[in-house]
Amino acid sequence: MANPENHNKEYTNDKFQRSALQVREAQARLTAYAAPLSLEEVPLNQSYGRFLARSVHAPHPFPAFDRSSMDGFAVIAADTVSAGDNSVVWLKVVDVIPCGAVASREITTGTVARIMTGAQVPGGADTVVMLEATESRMEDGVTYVGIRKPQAAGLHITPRGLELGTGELVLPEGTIIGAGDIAALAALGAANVPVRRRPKVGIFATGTELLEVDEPLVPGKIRNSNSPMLEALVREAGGEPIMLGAIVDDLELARSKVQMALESYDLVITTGGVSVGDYDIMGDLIREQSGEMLFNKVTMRPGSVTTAAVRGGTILLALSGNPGACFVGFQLFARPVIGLMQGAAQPFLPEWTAVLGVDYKRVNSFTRYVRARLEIREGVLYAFPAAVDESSVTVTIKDSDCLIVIPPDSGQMTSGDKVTVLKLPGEIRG
Ligand SMILES: Nc1nc2c(c(=O)[nH]1)N[C@H]1C(S)=C(S)[C@@H](COP(=O)(O)OP(=O)(O)OC[C@H]3O[C@@H](n4cnc5c(N)ncnc54)[C@H](O)[C@@H]3O)O[C@H]1N2
Ligand code: MOO
Ligand SMILES: [Mg+2]
Repeated sequence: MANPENHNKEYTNDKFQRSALQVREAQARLTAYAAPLSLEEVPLNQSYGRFLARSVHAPHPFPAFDRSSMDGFAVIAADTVSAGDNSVVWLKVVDVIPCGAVASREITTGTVARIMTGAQVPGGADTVVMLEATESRMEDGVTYVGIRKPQAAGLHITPRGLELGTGELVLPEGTIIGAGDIAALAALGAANVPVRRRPKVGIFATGTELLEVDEPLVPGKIRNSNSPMLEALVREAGGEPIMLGAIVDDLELARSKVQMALESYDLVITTGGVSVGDYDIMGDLIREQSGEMLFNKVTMRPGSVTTAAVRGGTILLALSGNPGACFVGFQLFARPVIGLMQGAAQPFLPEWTAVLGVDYKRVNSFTRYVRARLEIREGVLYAFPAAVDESSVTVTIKDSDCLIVIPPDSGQMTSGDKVTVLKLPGEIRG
């Protein structure tokens, strides 16, 4: 309910005095407090999406043995030199080597072994002839294989160590583990994988206007969409979100909630109440806090009011309530912190160069991070800004796969201009 007593009060200017930091400087202030968390081992099948805490080197050559890449016969190449259409070379089959077995004997001149794809090539043989390039006959219970062409040495054999030699670097520390990494780790016997603990991230929203997602709309109120968005973003960044709900704009309440959260979690993210409104309690709270204020204004749009403080070594990141600013603030500030806590080698969003797909008229004295959609046309990467990208707009966040970086005072940008884009996680939508 609106409070009529608030109509009569004097407005002071002190809470407007904020000195704005460049994005990189603000990031640097935050990342100084984002030390990697403790190391833990997880079973390989739970390592997807985690960050490798130690570099992995091959403990043995891979493949570990000379391997046949075809079903056929392991042969001594020199035995086939006289082969031709009219002079079939007949060689005696003395062994059969299925996958997973090893030869029972050496191959000597005049003999061959039947061998399957993936089996270890027997000693003595130096080439594999495909089954289709051979013929066979039986004589006195013995199989002979006929070859009509001379064979070069080394055919259809994948040599030991082709992919990796012993001690070779396979995955550097800080790699985010994907499916291909899991295949390599499995092949090398890494049943358990050293990773950094996932940061526990306490999230709460402030705003007397906020309803739960399942509540019906009532006049003047809105559903809290930032909290579920932040929950998903934290998860996407590899953190463990702890949802602390939404509180009304009450300084006391916010103070105790912040204190509890800072004592319990590795990082605390709030949304709302960081501007200069009468009920912007997070801004007030951080100003009065005993901890160190890292910044409370950044030369960016949206998200200029993004605020951060640190207390007892724990970061409190107070994001704007405006959904677009909350999203961008997370991507630029929370994401790298969550990444660094997990030891990520590349905690920042990747920077790509794209071609602006349409004119962009909005000029600003701050760097603008415009939500946009990427599209590849005839091998060229284009970025199309969302039609509506105001900080207060929610629904076009879903249509973006990058943020176009519009430098301050860059003037009007025209279609065809080269722009830097920050690639958001996930697929390109265009
Ligand atoms: N006099 C000034 N007014 C404003 C300034 C300024 O410099 N001077 N800055 C504007 C800018 S820029 C931004 S961004 C916003 C920042 O607002 P707050 O961070 O204080 O956020 P709120 O006031 O709490 O809410 C803003 C807006 O967002 C909606 N909201 C809040 N929480 C949620 C949520 N969890 N889910 C969905 N939507 C949410 C809220 O209802 C408001 O509409 O201030 C400008 N004003
Ligand atoms: O600083 Mo606000 O986030 O531009 O809309
Ligand atoms: Mg406000």
